[in-house]
Amino acid sequence: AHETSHKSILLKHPSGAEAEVRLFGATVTSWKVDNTERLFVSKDAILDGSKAIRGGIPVVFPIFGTDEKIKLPQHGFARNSDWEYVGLLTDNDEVSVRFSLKDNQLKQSQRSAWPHSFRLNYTVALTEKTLRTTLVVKNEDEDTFEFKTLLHTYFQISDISKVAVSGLSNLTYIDKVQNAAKVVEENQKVTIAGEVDRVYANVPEEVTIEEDGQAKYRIVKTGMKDTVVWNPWIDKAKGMGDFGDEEYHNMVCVEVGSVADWVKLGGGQTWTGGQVITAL
Ligand SMILES: O=P(O)(O)OC[C@H]1O[C@H](O)[C@H](O)[C@@H](O)[C@@H]1O
Repeated sequence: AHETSHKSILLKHPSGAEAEVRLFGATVTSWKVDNTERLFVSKDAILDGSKAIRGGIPVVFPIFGTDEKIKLPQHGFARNSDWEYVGLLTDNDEVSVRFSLKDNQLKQSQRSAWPHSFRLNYTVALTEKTLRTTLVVKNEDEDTFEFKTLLHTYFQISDISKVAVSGLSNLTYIDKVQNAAKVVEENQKVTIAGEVDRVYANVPEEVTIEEDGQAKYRIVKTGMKDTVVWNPWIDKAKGMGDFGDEEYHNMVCVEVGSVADWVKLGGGQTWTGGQVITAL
Protein backbone atom coordinates (compact mmCIF):
# COMPACT_ATOMS: atom_id res chain seq x y z
CA ALA A 1 0.00 0.00 0.00
CA HIS A 2 2.91 2.32 0.70
CA GLU A 3 3.91 2.59 -2.93
CA THR A 4 0.63 4.38 -3.69
CA SER A 5 1.27 6.83 -0.88
CA HIS A 6 4.02 8.35 -3.03
CA LYS A 7 1.68 8.72 -6.00
CA SER A 8 0.38 12.18 -6.63
CA ILE A 9 -1.71 13.88 -9.29
CA LEU A 10 -0.65 17.28 -10.63
CA LEU A 11 -3.58 19.44 -11.73
CA LYS A 12 -2.70 22.22 -14.17
CA HIS A 13 -5.05 25.04 -15.15
CA PRO A 14 -4.58 26.95 -18.45
CA SER A 15 -3.96 30.09 -16.36
CA GLY A 16 -0.84 28.42 -14.92
CA ALA A 17 -2.47 27.64 -11.55
CA GLU A 18 -1.43 24.22 -10.23
CA ALA A 19 -2.43 21.85 -7.46
CA GLU A 20 -0.83 18.59 -6.33
CA VAL A 21 -2.90 15.92 -4.60
CA ARG A 22 -1.41 12.75 -3.11
CA LEU A 23 -3.38 9.51 -3.11
CA PHE A 24 -2.27 9.20 0.49
CA GLY A 25 -5.05 10.82 2.49
CA ALA A 26 -6.28 12.51 -0.74
CA THR A 27 -4.08 15.25 0.69
CA VAL A 28 -3.68 18.42 -1.36
CA THR A 29 0.02 19.17 -0.82
CA SER A 30 0.47 22.15 -3.13
CA TRP A 31 -1.69 24.93 -4.58
CA LYS A 32 0.12 27.48 -6.74
CA VAL A 33 -1.48 30.69 -8.01
CA ASP A 34 0.69 33.21 -9.94
CA ASN A 35 3.57 30.78 -9.38
CA THR A 36 3.29 31.29 -5.63
CA GLU A 37 2.67 28.41 -3.19
CA ARG A 38 -0.46 29.21 -1.13
CA LEU A 39 -0.54 26.15 1.16
CA PHE A 40 1.87 25.39 3.99
CA VAL A 41 3.52 21.98 4.16
CA SER A 42 6.07 21.51 6.91
CA LYS A 43 9.67 20.98 5.79
CA ASP A 44 9.63 18.05 8.25
CA ALA A 45 6.38 16.54 6.95
CA ILE A 46 6.52 12.74 6.72
CA LEU A 47 5.55 11.76 3.15
CA ASP A 48 6.13 8.00 3.18
CA GLY A 49 2.59 7.04 4.17
CA SER A 50 3.55 6.22 7.75
CA LYS A 51 1.58 9.13 9.21
CA ALA A 52 -0.74 11.94 8.12
CA ILE A 53 0.97 14.72 6.17
CA ARG A 54 1.73 17.81 8.25
CA GLY A 55 0.32 20.45 5.96
CA GLY A 56 -1.72 21.03 2.82
CA ILE A 57 -5.34 19.96 3.25
CA PRO A 58 -5.68 16.72 5.25
CA VAL A 59 -9.20 15.22 5.15
CA VAL A 60 -10.49 14.58 8.67
CA PHE A 61 -13.12 11.79 8.85
CA PRO A 62 -15.03 10.12 10.64
CA ILE A 63 -13.94 11.72 13.91
CA PHE A 64 -12.38 15.08 14.84
CA GLY A 65 -9.81 14.85 17.62
CA THR A 66 -10.12 11.56 19.52
CA ASP A 67 -13.21 9.76 20.80
CA GLU A 68 -13.42 7.50 23.83
CA LYS A 69 -15.87 5.17 22.09
CA ILE A 70 -14.33 5.12 18.60
CA LYS A 71 -10.81 3.69 18.80
CA LEU A 72 -9.25 5.51 15.85
CA PRO A 73 -6.15 7.70 15.77
CA GLN A 74 -6.71 11.44 16.17
CA HIS A 75 -8.82 12.88 13.34
CA GLY A 76 -9.82 9.45 11.99
CA PHE A 77 -8.56 7.25 9.16
CA ALA A 78 -9.25 9.29 5.97
CA ARG A 79 -6.05 11.37 6.10
CA ASN A 80 -3.82 8.33 6.50
CA SER A 81 -5.47 5.95 4.05
CA ASP A 82 -4.55 5.27 0.44
CA TRP A 83 -7.46 6.62 -1.60
CA GLU A 84 -8.37 5.36 -5.07
CA TYR A 85 -7.78 7.67 -8.03
CA VAL A 86 -11.08 7.93 -9.91
CA GLY A 87 -10.32 10.36 -12.73
CA LEU A 88 -9.66 13.82 -14.10
CA LEU A 89 -12.37 16.15 -15.43
CA THR A 90 -12.36 19.47 -17.25
CA ASP A 91 -15.70 21.20 -16.92
CA ASN A 92 -16.03 24.76 -18.14
CA ASP A 93 -13.21 26.60 -16.47
CA GLU A 94 -12.57 23.98 -13.75
CA VAL A 95 -9.90 21.28 -13.93
CA SER A 96 -10.66 18.66 -11.30
CA VAL A 97 -9.56 15.29 -9.97
CA ARG A 98 -11.67 12.84 -8.01
CA PHE A 99 -10.70 10.25 -5.41
CA SER A 100 -12.72 7.69 -3.49
CA LEU A 101 -12.33 5.78 -0.25
CA LYS A 102 -14.50 2.82 0.56
CA ASP A 103 -14.83 0.85 3.79
CA ASN A 104 -13.28 -2.24 2.20
CA GLN A 105 -10.06 -0.31 1.54
CA LEU A 106 -9.50 0.18 5.28
CA LYS A 107 -7.38 -1.88 7.67
CA GLN A 108 -9.33 -4.35 9.78
CA SER A 109 -8.60 -2.36 12.94
CA GLN A 110 -10.14 0.75 11.36
CA ARG A 111 -13.20 -1.12 10.13
CA SER A 112 -13.85 -2.60 13.55
CA ALA A 113 -13.36 0.79 15.22
CA TRP A 114 -16.00 2.36 12.96
CA PRO A 115 -18.00 -0.58 11.53
CA HIS A 116 -20.06 1.09 8.80
CA SER A 117 -20.37 0.62 5.02
CA PHE A 118 -19.57 3.91 3.36
CA ARG A 119 -18.03 5.50 0.32
CA LEU A 120 -16.27 8.87 0.29
CA ASN A 121 -15.93 10.79 -2.97
CA TYR A 122 -13.53 13.73 -2.82
CA THR A 123 -13.12 16.29 -5.59
CA VAL A 124 -10.27 18.80 -5.88
CA ALA A 125 -11.03 21.45 -8.52
CA LEU A 126 -8.88 24.28 -9.77
CA THR A 127 -9.60 27.54 -11.57
CA GLU A 128 -7.27 30.49 -12.06
CA LYS A 129 -7.60 31.82 -8.52
CA THR A 130 -9.67 29.21 -6.65
CA LEU A 131 -9.30 25.72 -5.21
CA ARG A 132 -12.50 23.82 -4.46
CA THR A 133 -12.42 20.73 -2.25
CA THR A 134 -15.70 18.86 -1.86
CA LEU A 135 -16.41 15.71 0.12
CA VAL A 136 -19.43 13.48 -0.51
CA VAL A 137 -20.19 10.88 2.16
CA LYS A 138 -22.44 7.99 1.07
CA ASN A 139 -23.96 5.76 3.76
CA GLU A 140 -24.04 2.34 2.08
CA ASP A 141 -25.51 0.69 5.17
CA GLU A 142 -29.15 0.24 6.01
CA ASP A 143 -28.80 1.96 9.37
CA THR A 144 -28.02 5.57 10.19
CA PHE A 145 -24.46 6.35 11.14
CA GLU A 146 -22.90 9.54 12.45
CA PHE A 147 -19.56 11.19 11.75
CA LYS A 148 -17.56 14.37 12.10
CA THR A 149 -15.54 15.74 9.21
CA LEU A 150 -13.25 18.69 8.51
CA LEU A 151 -10.86 19.99 5.85
CA HIS A 152 -7.70 20.78 7.76
CA THR A 153 -6.31 23.55 5.54
CA TYR A 154 -2.85 24.94 6.35
CA PHE A 155 -2.58 28.39 4.73
CA GLN A 156 0.86 29.76 3.83
CA ILE A 157 1.48 33.18 5.38
CA SER A 158 4.68 35.13 5.87
CA ASP A 159 4.24 36.46 9.43
CA ILE A 160 1.66 35.18 11.92
CA SER A 161 1.89 38.44 13.91
CA LYS A 162 0.38 40.26 10.91
CA VAL A 163 -2.50 37.83 10.36
CA ALA A 164 -6.16 38.60 11.09
CA VAL A 165 -9.15 36.34 10.45
CA SER A 166 -12.43 38.15 9.82
CA GLY A 167 -15.99 36.85 9.69
CA LEU A 168 -16.04 35.27 13.15
CA SER A 169 -17.23 38.17 15.31
CA ASN A 170 -20.07 37.57 17.79
CA LEU A 171 -19.81 33.80 17.24
CA THR A 172 -19.38 31.38 20.14
CA TYR A 173 -16.26 29.24 20.12
CA ILE A 174 -15.00 26.35 22.18
CA ASP A 175 -11.54 27.36 23.34
CA LYS A 176 -9.33 24.27 23.50
CA VAL A 177 -6.63 26.40 25.12
CA GLN A 178 -8.97 27.34 27.98
CA ASN A 179 -10.13 23.84 28.87
CA ALA A 180 -12.88 23.87 26.25
CA ALA A 181 -14.49 26.98 27.72
CA LYS A 182 -17.30 28.51 25.63
CA VAL A 183 -16.36 32.06 24.66
CA VAL A 184 -18.10 34.72 22.55
CA GLU A 185 -15.81 36.29 19.96
CA GLU A 186 -15.86 40.01 20.60
CA ASN A 187 -13.21 40.98 18.07
CA GLN A 188 -14.11 41.98 14.55
CA LYS A 189 -10.84 40.30 13.52
CA VAL A 190 -9.18 37.36 15.24
CA THR A 191 -5.44 37.86 15.66
CA ILE A 192 -2.88 35.32 16.85
CA ALA A 193 -0.28 36.09 19.52
CA GLY A 194 -0.07 32.70 21.19
CA GLU A 195 -1.39 29.15 20.84
CA VAL A 196 -4.87 29.35 19.32
CA ASP A 197 -7.12 26.29 19.07
CA ARG A 198 -10.79 27.22 18.72
CA VAL A 199 -13.89 25.58 17.30
CA TYR A 200 -16.23 28.34 16.14
CA ALA A 201 -19.75 26.92 15.81
CA ASN A 202 -22.44 27.85 13.27
CA VAL A 203 -20.15 30.04 11.25
CA PRO A 204 -21.42 32.08 8.26
CA GLU A 205 -20.24 30.80 4.91
CA GLU A 206 -17.46 33.33 4.28
CA VAL A 207 -14.28 33.94 6.28
CA THR A 208 -11.28 36.00 5.15
CA ILE A 209 -7.64 35.69 6.14
CA GLU A 210 -5.79 38.99 6.02
CA GLU A 211 -2.11 39.69 6.38
CA ASP A 212 -0.76 43.15 7.12
CA GLY A 213 -4.22 44.60 6.48
CA GLN A 214 -4.54 42.98 3.04
CA ALA A 215 -7.06 40.21 2.34
CA LYS A 216 -5.03 37.15 1.26
CA TYR A 217 -7.46 34.20 1.24
CA ARG A 218 -11.23 33.98 1.12
CA ILE A 219 -12.84 30.77 2.35
CA VAL A 220 -16.44 30.04 1.38
CA LYS A 221 -17.79 26.85 2.93
CA THR A 222 -20.87 24.82 1.96
CA GLY A 223 -22.52 22.14 4.04
CA MET A 224 -20.00 22.58 6.86
CA LYS A 225 -21.30 24.19 10.06
CA ASP A 226 -18.16 25.10 11.94
CA THR A 227 -14.70 26.59 11.51
CA VAL A 228 -11.55 25.77 13.51
CA VAL A 229 -8.74 28.30 13.90
CA TRP A 230 -5.43 26.77 14.95
CA ASN A 231 -1.86 27.86 15.40
CA PRO A 232 0.39 25.66 17.58
CA TRP A 233 2.71 28.51 18.64
CA ILE A 234 6.08 27.89 20.28
CA ASP A 235 5.66 24.97 22.69
CA LYS A 236 3.33 22.88 20.53
CA ALA A 237 5.57 23.58 17.51
CA LYS A 238 8.54 22.21 19.46
CA GLY A 239 6.45 19.21 20.50
CA MET A 240 5.65 18.12 16.93
CA GLY A 241 8.40 16.02 15.32
CA ASP A 242 7.01 16.72 11.84
CA PHE A 243 6.86 20.49 12.26
CA GLY A 244 9.78 22.94 12.43
CA ASP A 245 10.18 24.84 15.70
CA GLU A 246 9.91 28.19 13.89
CA GLU A 247 7.28 27.20 11.32
CA TYR A 248 4.36 28.51 13.39
CA HIS A 249 5.32 31.95 12.06
CA ASN A 250 4.43 30.89 8.51
CA MET A 251 1.11 29.10 8.74
CA VAL A 252 -2.41 29.48 10.00
CA CYS A 253 -5.02 26.73 9.95
CA VAL A 254 -8.57 27.83 9.21
CA GLU A 255 -10.45 24.56 8.95
CA VAL A 256 -14.04 24.23 7.74
CA GLY A 257 -15.85 21.25 9.19
CA SER A 258 -18.87 19.81 10.94
CA VAL A 259 -17.20 18.91 14.21
CA ALA A 260 -19.14 20.53 17.09
CA ASP A 261 -21.94 17.99 16.66
CA TRP A 262 -22.19 14.60 14.97
CA VAL A 263 -23.59 14.58 11.43
CA LYS A 264 -26.34 11.94 11.27
CA LEU A 265 -26.67 10.23 7.89
CA GLY A 266 -29.50 7.78 7.16
CA GLY A 267 -28.96 4.47 5.38
CA GLY A 268 -28.48 5.00 1.64
CA GLN A 269 -28.25 8.79 2.07
CA THR A 270 -25.44 11.11 0.97
CA TRP A 271 -24.01 14.21 2.61
CA THR A 272 -21.94 16.88 0.87
CA GLY A 273 -19.63 19.47 2.41
CA GLY A 274 -16.72 21.51 1.18
CA GLN A 275 -15.00 24.80 0.59
CA VAL A 276 -13.89 27.12 -2.17
CA ILE A 277 -10.72 28.99 -1.23
CA THR A 278 -9.64 31.98 -3.27
CA ALA A 279 -6.14 33.46 -3.48
CA LEU A 280 -6.78 37.22 -3.41
O1 LIG B 1 -1.43 16.82 15.05
P1 LIG B 1 -2.75 16.58 14.41
O2 LIG B 1 -3.41 15.28 14.78
O3 LIG B 1 -2.67 16.77 12.91
O4 LIG B 1 -3.74 17.74 14.96
C1 LIG B 1 -3.38 19.09 14.70
C2 LIG B 1 -4.48 20.00 15.25
O5 LIG B 1 -5.67 19.74 14.52
C3 LIG B 1 -6.76 20.62 14.84
O6 LIG B 1 -6.43 21.91 14.45
C4 LIG B 1 -7.10 20.61 16.33
O7 LIG B 1 -8.03 21.66 16.60
C5 LIG B 1 -5.84 20.78 17.17
O8 LIG B 1 -6.19 20.53 18.53
C6 LIG B 1 -4.77 19.78 16.72
O9 LIG B 1 -3.58 19.99 17.48
